[in-house]
Amino acid sequence: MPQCRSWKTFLTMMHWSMSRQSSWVQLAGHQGNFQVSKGGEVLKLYSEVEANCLDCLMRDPLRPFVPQYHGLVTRGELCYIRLEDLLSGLKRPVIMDCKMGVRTYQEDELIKARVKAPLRSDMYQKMVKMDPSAPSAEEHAQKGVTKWRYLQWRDSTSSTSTLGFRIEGVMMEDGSIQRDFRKIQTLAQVTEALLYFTRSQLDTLRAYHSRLLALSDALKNSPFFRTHEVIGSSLLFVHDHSKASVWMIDFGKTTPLPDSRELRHNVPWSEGSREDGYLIGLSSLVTSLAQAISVASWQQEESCEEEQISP
Ligand SMILES: O=P(O)(O)O[C@H]1[C@H](O)[C@@H](OP(=O)(O)O)[C@H](OP(=O)(O)O)[C@@H](OP(=O)(O)O)[C@H]1O
Ligand SMILES: Nc1ncnc2c1ncn2[C@@H]1O[C@H](COP(=O)(O)OP(=O)(O)O)[C@@H](O)[C@H]1O
Repeated sequence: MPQCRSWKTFLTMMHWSMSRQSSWVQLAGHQGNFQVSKGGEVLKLYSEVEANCLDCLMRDPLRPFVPQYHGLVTRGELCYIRLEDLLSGLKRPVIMDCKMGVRTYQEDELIKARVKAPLRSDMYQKMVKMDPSAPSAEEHAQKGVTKWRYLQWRDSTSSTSTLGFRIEGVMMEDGSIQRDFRKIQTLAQVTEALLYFTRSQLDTLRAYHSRLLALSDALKNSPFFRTHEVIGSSLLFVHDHSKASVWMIDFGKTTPLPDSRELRHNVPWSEGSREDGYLIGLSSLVTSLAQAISVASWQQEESCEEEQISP
């Protein structure tokens, strides 16, 4: 194993593509330094947790839903995970990152917060920027919050706690990136966002819907899914004018359960249960896509009728 530095500190993705000479697009996660080169792959800074997951996933029924994993590579002093570039070959791709699950913090984070977690001034600042009234008087005085407090607050002010997922960001075909979906809380708002993201194109909405149903079947048959707590992982929605697909990405906080324990993934979390609510999020997304399909069909019929009426 090549020597690797901490992925949390240096998370970096280097991206290169022969077909697209565009710059790297990273919708969510840790911003780092990127490098464009040849190959049609994404290099993500090594994490042992993530590499172990990808290793298992390449031998699991979930393999068709995960970017192909090509092992490790060293660049200078750093070690990287080699992943299939999910945007390769797409023309003016449209992308959406949905972070899955009813919580985005690991149980350890809560335990640390109770004992003596360091106060994070950066997280306090992010909190104040989004809502100056969110920190308590004590948090304002110390100008810091624990990581658990921040993550839990983000979960409760977005659709994570209630719908089991949240939209982290969207990139449209003109390359514009929007991250203002983070405060969305209701299914109706998600449906509206899906219609915007797909420009109400029925083919795209239907392709996403059937891909998610196929994913749901694969998850039922997946030994990996049964035996892992999936935290902070995303579904990456990607489409262009001709195709649409959804992929599972980011396994940096996905951990195996001890002692042959298994999770249900479709029940609310209680402390110690390690349940992640991944399937609650998937089911919300499927419902919302079905609603978006109904609205888009109705919109299409309306515009046909208008065309017939107008002289
Ligand atoms: O998205 P915002 O609100 O900016 O908050 C981020 C995300 O929750 C990151 O999770 P993810 O990697 O799942 O996107 C998390 O990284 P971790 O993976 O380290 O928990 C960051 O923690 P820090 O890296 O400690 O800042 C936290 O600051
Ligand atoms: N295999 C991939 N192909 C194309 N884009 C990717 C791929 N993996 C990640 N990305 C992009 O990078 C972003 C962050 O990825 P992620 O793995 O969640 O990073 P982090 O661990 O920092 O949260 C995603 O939202 C997506 O835009």
